[in-house]
Amino acid sequence: MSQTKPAYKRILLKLSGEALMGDDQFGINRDTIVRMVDEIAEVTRLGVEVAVVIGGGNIFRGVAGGSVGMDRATADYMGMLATVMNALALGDTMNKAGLTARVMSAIGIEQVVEPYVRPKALQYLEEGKVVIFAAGTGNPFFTTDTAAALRGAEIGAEMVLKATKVDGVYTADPKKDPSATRYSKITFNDAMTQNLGIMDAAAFALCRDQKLPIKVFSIFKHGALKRVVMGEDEGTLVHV
Ligand SMILES: Nc1ncnc2c1ncn2[C@@H]1O[C@H](COP(=O)(O)OP(=O)(O)O)[C@@H](O)[C@H]1O
Ligand SMILES: O=c1ccn([C@@H]2O[C@H](COP(=O)(O)OP(=O)(O)O)[C@@H](O)[C@H]2O)c(=O)[nH]1
Repeated sequence: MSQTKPAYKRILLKLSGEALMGDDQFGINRDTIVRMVDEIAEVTRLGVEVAVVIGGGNIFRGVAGGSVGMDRATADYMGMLATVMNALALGDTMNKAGLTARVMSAIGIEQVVEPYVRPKALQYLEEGKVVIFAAGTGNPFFTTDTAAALRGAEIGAEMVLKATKVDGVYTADPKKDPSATRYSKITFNDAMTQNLGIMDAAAFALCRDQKLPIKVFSIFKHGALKRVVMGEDEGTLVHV
């Protein structure tokens, strides 16, 4: 019998930037963002405190800029600014859907969004507001997955939920190897030694050291977020 109470009090949800594109080639697909917000609203109604780290790959990816000759750190700052745009769009959609969202940025951009201040973020969460962390870690050469691990640890989240384009961690990249099979759970050390490309090593290492489990699941599967929050069998658990 499935339980009726959520399994977690506070979660850190990492939303892929690329998934915001929906079926479009780039940018933010309206129906996709509205649907994601509906699913987040559903779990907040269960009393779960939700913090979000949003990616930026739908708008800009630092490695892409770097690969065409742009200075990598400059390209990464552009990537961080892309996450700010996504965070503003997500926050606006949440506010229109009746949630109260607060966007906090890791890089100073005060006229646009408030800066990340940890005690303030904790206060918002306790008040039932959804906090959206923008600009990743604020540092080049990192990813928003690492930002999710970092903020998740900082706010005392019980789990990092990585909502992405695939429905879990596979033995190999399922987009390249159709014979790859999905793990229902895997340890951090196994994921790292097998170089599974679903998340970068910095994010895995931080979560491992902080004993912060990660759930990888599909952003496209309706109801998957709620199922994860309810502790049901969904996606892949990465654990110590
Ligand atoms: N072992 C693996 N299991 C699952 N996905 C993998 C694996 N290796 C690579 N991937 C790829 O990782 C992608 C998700 O990671 P990433 O591009 O960082 O997503 P996001 O846009 O959510 O940050 C998937 O689309 C998948 O193709
Ligand atoms: O702490 C961070 C987070 C992000 N980025 C840059 O922002 C881009 C977008 O983030 P990411 O690729 O993680 O987004 P997603 O894969 O979720 O769309 C990255 O490629 C980096 O260039 C960065 O430099 N530092």
